[in-house]
Amino acid sequence: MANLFSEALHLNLPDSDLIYYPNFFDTVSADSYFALLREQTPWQQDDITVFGKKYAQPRLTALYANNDKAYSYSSISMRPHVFTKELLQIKDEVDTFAQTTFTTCLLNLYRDGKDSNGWHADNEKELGQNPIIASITLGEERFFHLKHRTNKNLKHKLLLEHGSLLLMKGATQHHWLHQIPKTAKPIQERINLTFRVVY
Ligand SMILES: O=C(O)CCC(=O)C(=O)O
Ligand SMILES: [Fe+2]
Repeated sequence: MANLFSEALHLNLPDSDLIYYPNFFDTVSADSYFALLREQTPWQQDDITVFGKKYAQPRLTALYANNDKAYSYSSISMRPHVFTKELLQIKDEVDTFAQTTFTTCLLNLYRDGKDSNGWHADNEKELGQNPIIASITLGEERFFHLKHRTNKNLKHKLLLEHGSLLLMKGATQHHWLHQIPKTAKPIQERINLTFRVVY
């Protein structure tokens, strides 16, 4: 664990608390979690409504939790599955590392470069005032964009690598939006896990 902390990259952006750990999982564990989650997850594609028009969300998702609380974002409300053995194993490692007892994990599958996640903040009421969110990347690496809500000069791009963990804490969600943009490059699938506490 010691070298995990020494490799930590503190983003040092104003009004935020963002820490990136490139090697949370070694390549062998990250490879095997990717294969397993790709296979076992009941991926779904929901419709989102934007300005009254319905679109298929540009990625697949699945929600897991240790309670039966629904989680709603955009125009979508998801009911959780019960955690699998492997997701609980990952949750235990993330819980210990982040010193938090996460209740919920939202999985995203980006099938290729056309799949994406638009500008948003994870600021739903049920996440509480200053949510801690632990975000794991498995598979293809993708850029994570950040932009400050009011100071248009403040933006940042971070490459999220296979086996990495990004922690978002403190006031980050109040002041910053994030997205996973599309890319024209021919790329492989990426699985993202975001652990959250849903109250
Ligand atoms: O895929 C990612 O890294 C980000 C996912 C995300 O922002 C979300 O699910 O709220
Ligand atoms: Fe998010």
